[in-house]
Amino acid sequence: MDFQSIALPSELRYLANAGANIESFLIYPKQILKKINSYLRGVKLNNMILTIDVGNTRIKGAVFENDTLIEQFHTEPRAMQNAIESILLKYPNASDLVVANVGNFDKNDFLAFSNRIAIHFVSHSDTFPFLNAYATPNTLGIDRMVLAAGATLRYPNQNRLIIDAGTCVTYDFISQDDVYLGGAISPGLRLRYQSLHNFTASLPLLDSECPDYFIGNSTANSIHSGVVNGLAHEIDGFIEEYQSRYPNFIIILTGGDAEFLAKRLKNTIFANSNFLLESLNQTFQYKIKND
Ligand SMILES: Nc1ncnc2c1ncn2[C@@H]1O[C@H](COP(=O)(O)OP(=O)(O)O)[C@@H](O)[C@H]1O
Ligand SMILES: CC(C)(COP(=O)(O)O)[C@@H](O)C(=O)NCCC(=O)O
Ligand SMILES: [K+]
Repeated sequence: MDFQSIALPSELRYLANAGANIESFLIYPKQILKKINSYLRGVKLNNMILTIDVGNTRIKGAVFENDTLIEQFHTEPRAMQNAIESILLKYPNASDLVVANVGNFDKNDFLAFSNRIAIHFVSHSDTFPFLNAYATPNTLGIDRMVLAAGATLRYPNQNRLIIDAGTCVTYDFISQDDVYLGGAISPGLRLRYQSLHNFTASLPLLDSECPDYFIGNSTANSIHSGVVNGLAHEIDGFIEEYQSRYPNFIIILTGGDAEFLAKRLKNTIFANSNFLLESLNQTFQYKIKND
């Protein structure tokens, strides 16, 4: 049998063009099977992908049809299984569930769905599109790796800074030659409010509020100014510091507090709260094409 005589998907046609025949199967069986396997997995990707980001505060999820986000949700940890259950009922064709977990979740809570959908936990040993220069790569947060992968794939050939304002604020820098350099971790907005309350005798726990003043003239206003203006100054200062080292880079601002903070920053930065979920989808597609 000759490859020329059967209908080949375009991805495999190069084998036929290269004159591949049954002998090549015998000589290069592993390479060819790997190619077929990756093609079939690529076909499967046309189905729906469910992505889940387990942060330290909230669980966020989204359904993608190829590159298009068609539905998103968030849930408290204790309601997670119900949320997945209803998404699977709504999208029974979803083929893969991709999880990035930096929270306290047990894998078994996801594996309970493994008879309905293929489950993938993003891990340090996955294939990522950047070179990791972090001195402790095995302790680098999976969420930061996924953000870095998404930024590398979406914004090629440029320096990128990702600021994720979640439970913690993380700063991640990937150079234009696709080397992940690291960044910084600081307390997030809510964590700052909570710390002031938890570690003092008399400061109240306040809900976040955007101050239109700098000088706080009451306890509450002093806290709002310290937390919100303080975090905005931190972010502005970090951006300036990166600017003094790298002339050009793009900034991606994401996380639960991204929109709240964007209007307080000196630079005009558009918040994309879905960047981690979008990056999870892209990272998964990248992994299955490159494994
Ligand atoms: N319903 C909510 N519950 C908790 N935090 C919320 C909520 N809505 C917005 N936030 C803000 O989102 C931040 C957490 O962001 P998120 O990206 O979800 O964190 P993580 O990824 O670490 O779980 C908190 O600092 C808080 O100010
Ligand atoms: C820094 C983080 C706690 C941020 O978590 P998040 O705010 O997204 O819930 C997480 O990325 C993490 O656990 N990192 C491990 C340490 C490191 O990245 O070096
Ligand atoms: K974060």
